[in-house]
Amino acid sequence: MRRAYSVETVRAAEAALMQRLPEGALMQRAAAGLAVACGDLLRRRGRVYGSRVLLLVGSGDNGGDALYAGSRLARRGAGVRALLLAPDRVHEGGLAALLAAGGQVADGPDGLGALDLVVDGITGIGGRGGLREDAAELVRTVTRSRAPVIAVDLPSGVEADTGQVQGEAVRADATVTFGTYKPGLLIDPAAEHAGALRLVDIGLGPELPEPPDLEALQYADVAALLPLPGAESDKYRRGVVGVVAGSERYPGAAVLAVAGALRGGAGAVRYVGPGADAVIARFPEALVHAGPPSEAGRVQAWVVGPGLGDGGDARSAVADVLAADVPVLVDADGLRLLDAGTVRTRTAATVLTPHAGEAAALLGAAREEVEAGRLAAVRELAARYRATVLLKGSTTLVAEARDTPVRVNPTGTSWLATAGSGDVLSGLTGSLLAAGLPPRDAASVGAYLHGLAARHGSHGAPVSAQDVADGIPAAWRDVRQG
Ligand SMILES: NC(=O)C1=CN([C@@H]2O[C@H](COP(=O)(O)OP(=O)(O)OC[C@H]3O[C@@H](n4cnc5c(N)ncnc54)[C@H](O)[C@@H]3O)[C@@H](O)[C@H]2O)[C@@H](O)CC1
Ligand SMILES: [K+]
Repeated sequence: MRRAYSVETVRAAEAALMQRLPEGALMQRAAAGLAVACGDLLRRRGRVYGSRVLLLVGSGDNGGDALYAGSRLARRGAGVRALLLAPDRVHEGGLAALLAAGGQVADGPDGLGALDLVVDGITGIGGRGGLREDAAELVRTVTRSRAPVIAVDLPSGVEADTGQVQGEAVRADATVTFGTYKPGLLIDPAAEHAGALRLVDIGLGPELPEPPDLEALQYADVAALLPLPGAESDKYRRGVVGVVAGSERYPGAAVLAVAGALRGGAGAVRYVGPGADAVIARFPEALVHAGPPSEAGRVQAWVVGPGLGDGGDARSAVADVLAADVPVLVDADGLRLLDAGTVRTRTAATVLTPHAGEAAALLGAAREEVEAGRLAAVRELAARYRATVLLKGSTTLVAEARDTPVRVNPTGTSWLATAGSGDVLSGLTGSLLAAGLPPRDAASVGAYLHGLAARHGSHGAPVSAQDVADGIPAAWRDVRQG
């Protein structure tokens, strides 16, 4: 599990740790880890000795880290120059160490094309708002040069706590972060700027509280959560997932939601709605029912909403399903038809799976507002609806009404932004609910497998929603084999 903490918590933990250490010790630990990462990158491109390194040095401790790491590289024979954004407010100890090791102060960002490495030490967790113009201009120049970049702690210009990016921000090949991940390293658009992540242990662990603010599942976490059938399992014990989806206007949604549900680990899929013929034609193993959901027979979790339209039948189907005392996942059209009061007072779990536009409608906010603050939006939705909320996006977020860590999905790919892919995710996640996973686990494992499945179906090319559904078994195998 990758665990992330807000800046406030990181600062408090650092302060507690620093009290027990000699002055400057933490920065030395950080710089040592950073220098190792820089050395690794330089060796992959050639060697450290004789390499050309430019440090971008801001006026805070992030710049200090860069300077001390630069001094270590200079002692190994690298040609290290430091570009000081505010020469009168530079970390003095760091600069002295660099100069003593043979490093130099650079006059400007010239010769960028010939560099082996740029170390971004402009701002770290102390960065506020969009980068100032001088820093932004420098970042634009560096980005244009295509020189390899390692960001110190965070790519400068991204917001550590939210993952937002206002204006210009460093695009790093790798980010070396200290003590713990920060939310912005895991949430897009900032995460996209961070490149490969490397966590340097500076001894902060024991000072960090439980639980973290944010967490990202990794292979092993997902493997441990997958519902696997035991010897005594039968289809009912493995769970029956009911799918209420599709309409005359959108018949395909029924097929895609069922396709996802069949691969999610439930023992059986029961389809309810007007698309039964199309479902059976494609999936003879599905059970179908024509009447209202409440009369469909045994179901351990419901999925309602994909392609449902907004007719009277759709509205009553949503109400019918929400009245059942089993977990319910509501997606797409279902989100427009649900009664908020009913959702809030349910005792069984409710999972809502909006994209940004649907989330905005549920919150009565503008779509841009949700997009500009995805973490806040998903938390607010979960609290308001007393539900588990999965907010779709390139880094999908899952929040609960209880104050548990928000989960961020690391497997997403832009190819998933394709018609019908959400229907597959709904079916898959509903199936995991029926198989007995708690709602937060079902939603985050569903998103994880869905992202991996898209990669399997895609191999770098565009995917259709059907390809995603067909890629789910390979995603399971991947996870189980580590
Ligand atoms: N606190 C600690 O115990 C440790 C901190 N470390 C490093 O220290 C960093 C935090 O240091 P600081 O608190 O000094 O803060 P930073 O160095 O991250 O940034 C603050 C500096 O950046 C400037 N700045 C702020 N916003 C800006 C903007 N929008 N555009 C341009 N410049 C801006 C400010 O004038 C300030 O001087 C961490 O990210 C990490 O790299 C590490 O050395 C490990 C130990
Ligand atoms: K930085």
